Amino acid sequence: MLVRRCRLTSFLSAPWRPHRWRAASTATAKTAPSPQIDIPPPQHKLSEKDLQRLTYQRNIGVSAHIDSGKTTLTERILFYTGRIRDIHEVRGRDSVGAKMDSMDLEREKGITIQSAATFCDWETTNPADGSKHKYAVNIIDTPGHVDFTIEVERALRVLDGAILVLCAVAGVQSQTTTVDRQMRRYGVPRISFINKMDRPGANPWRIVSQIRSKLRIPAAAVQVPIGVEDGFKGVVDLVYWRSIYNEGQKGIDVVVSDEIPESVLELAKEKRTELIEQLAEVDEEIGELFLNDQLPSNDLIAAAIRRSTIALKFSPVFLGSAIKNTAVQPLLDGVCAYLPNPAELDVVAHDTTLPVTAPPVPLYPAAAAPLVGLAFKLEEGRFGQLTYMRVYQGSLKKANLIYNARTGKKVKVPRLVRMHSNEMEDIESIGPGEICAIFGVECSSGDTFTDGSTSFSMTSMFVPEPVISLAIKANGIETPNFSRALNRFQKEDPTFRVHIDQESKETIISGMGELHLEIYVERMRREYNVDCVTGKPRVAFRETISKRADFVYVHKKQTGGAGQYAKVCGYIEPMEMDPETGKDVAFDNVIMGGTIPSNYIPAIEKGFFEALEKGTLSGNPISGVRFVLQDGGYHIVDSSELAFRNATIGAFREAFRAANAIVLEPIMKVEVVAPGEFQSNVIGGLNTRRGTIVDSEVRDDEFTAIADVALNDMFGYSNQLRGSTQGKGEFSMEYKTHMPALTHPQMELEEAYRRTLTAKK
Ligand SMILES: Nc1nc2c(ncn2[C@@H]2O[C@H](COP(=O)(O)OP(=O)(O)OP(=O)(O)O)[C@@H](O)[C@H]2O)c(=O)[nH]1
Repeated sequence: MLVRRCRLTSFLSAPWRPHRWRAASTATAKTAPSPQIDIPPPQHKLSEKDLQRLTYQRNIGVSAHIDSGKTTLTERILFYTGRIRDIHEVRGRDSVGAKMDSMDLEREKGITIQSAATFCDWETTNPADGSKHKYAVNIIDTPGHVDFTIEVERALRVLDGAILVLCAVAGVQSQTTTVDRQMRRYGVPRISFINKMDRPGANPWRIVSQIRSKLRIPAAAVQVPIGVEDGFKGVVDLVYWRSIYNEGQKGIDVVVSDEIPESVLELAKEKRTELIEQLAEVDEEIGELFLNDQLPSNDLIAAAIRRSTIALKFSPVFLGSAIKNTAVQPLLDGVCAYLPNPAELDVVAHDTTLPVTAPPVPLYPAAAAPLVGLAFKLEEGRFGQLTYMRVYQGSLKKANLIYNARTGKKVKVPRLVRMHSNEMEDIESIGPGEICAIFGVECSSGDTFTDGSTSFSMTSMFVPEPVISLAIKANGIETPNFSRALNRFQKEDPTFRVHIDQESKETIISGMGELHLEIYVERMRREYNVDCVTGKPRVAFRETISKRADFVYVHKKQTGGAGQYAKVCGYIEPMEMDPETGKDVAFDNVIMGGTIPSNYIPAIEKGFFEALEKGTLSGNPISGVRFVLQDGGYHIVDSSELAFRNATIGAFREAFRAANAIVLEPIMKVEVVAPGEFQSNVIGGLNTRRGTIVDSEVRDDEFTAIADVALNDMFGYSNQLRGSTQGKGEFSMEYKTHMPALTHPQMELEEAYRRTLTAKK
């Protein structure tokens, strides 16, 4: 047997090709072609030096359903790339915990709460010619639990590629489809990694077909496992037709052999043919060879995988076991070989000096171009606010002056660092295509920074609405730390909201789930020394309208002194959510001819947004409404901003009733996994909670049921599931949509709201 000991391969070293610009008006800068937009020719060509650097640069995310092994995998990646000296397990016996789970809470609970960024270098050897290349890889490990979905959202917004981790037994799970949707939203090419190949019942072929059928993306394995379950010891590389094993302590030595073990030879041949067939469907070059009955060369196969992965038409599937230190290095080679470098992505910004309808401006990752960077995450650190930034164009240097495109404010960059989980490394400057963090710069998540020579702005990310809320107060006397903590969390996490209920005067926190809020309450105790008492979690109901209603409203008050006069005319109508921004309320002013002086328009807009805060049916916030202001009237003496604001609130409330207002409730996608013998108990339990079963799957001795259930009907479900499955069932749920509440619950809510109003009087 011919054995070479080496670090593995880059199959292709990513040559930069001229762009075929794909324009997008928003955050999905890298997605579908839009032929009608005419993008101006490049103004900043990339220099040889830019190309050289970018070719060997990767920015990737690791995302998956909860507990698939993202953190365990990232720990191996850091170890093999020499970034950390030893491997520590998530909830490991050495009680150190994985590098990327740096918060105490993460280590205790064994879950990732915040995404963590790090970087490493990876040297690959091209199997075609033996040449070696060193790649710089920025990695963001994201949480799997749906309650922390914003962390995934913002990471994917700024990453160029991703590893989608799947469990070799559980396969595509509910959060896998959520992550898949997020990857599509931001046009992120992905390679799939089927982890936990050592588990009993591991079946990669079932998972590959689930990727095709459930995630609806053409996919094929680029490897075949050598040995199964406990005997899993390596993979056959189907592209370069060789076997790859891990040996030595913690799998540090990669052993490559030209010999394919007899036991998997037939399977490997079959799967290589399947890989070529799948590629023929999505890649013209392979398709043509396939039609002519010609076999593509190894290099052609590798090039086709790269092309179609970057074009979002294909996902190559890798196999391995992170915990058993098997086949992680070939995955890293796959990242370098098949995921794009920053120069291969089409990223655009808007020039804010031009009308919104103007075509977007392409950005170039040229070091000499004017700076454009996006602040995608804020964190309060020991040294003040830490802002994570992706530099898309130009360079960012310490002590530089940068401009916030939203506020127009100029700030100096006092300190520039590269993050390695919770540690940081000071740097003097950072080039385009890189991820870094800056200290002491006041901004909000999603702000664009420039060097002041352009007015470019990048669109921000999708922020889902909270589904659950609870009242919170300090246990004992409230110290300033109470609001300090809430302010900080709110600033860092756009899915965490805080408001004061005007009637009860209680502080209400809202978020994506019970765990989400629980973690913040716990962090208040640990990080701010504020012990809190919380009320019962409440579902975040909403109100909306179901038809258009016109309004003509006059607000008139004459009580001695100056009076109040304002007239507003227009209509409100139902509005669908914009899938890119998540916005579903809008204020449109279409007044012609100055029937209302323009200085009163902001007060009208303010009145509309104020009216949205509390619906008249149940006191919940209103969504899904467009307010169109068509006409109105004013009085030279008696009109004021206050009068117009009050007129708008009055007009809106009147129109709201006429527009068939209804209450909406959050519907969750619930996934239950339990041993097969409990199937009928589980289905029965979901039925009693008015759940609609949308999918179910039975495999070996386990089954999965997926159901849509109103969140309001899910309280206490974990106890019920435990009871009905002898503690062997598990469930996860994520927000799916808001739907009109059934008549009975709606009447109950309205009645309860009426009672609170009467009690107040
Ligand atoms: N059998 C087996 N277990 C694994 C493997 N990789 C990870 N695990 C285990 O799976 C559990 C979850 O691993 P994590 O790395 O925390 O998973 P995660 O996806 O980062 O979890 P969240 O961030 O909380 O979603 C841990 O108990 C790991 O030890 C693997 O390859 N095989």
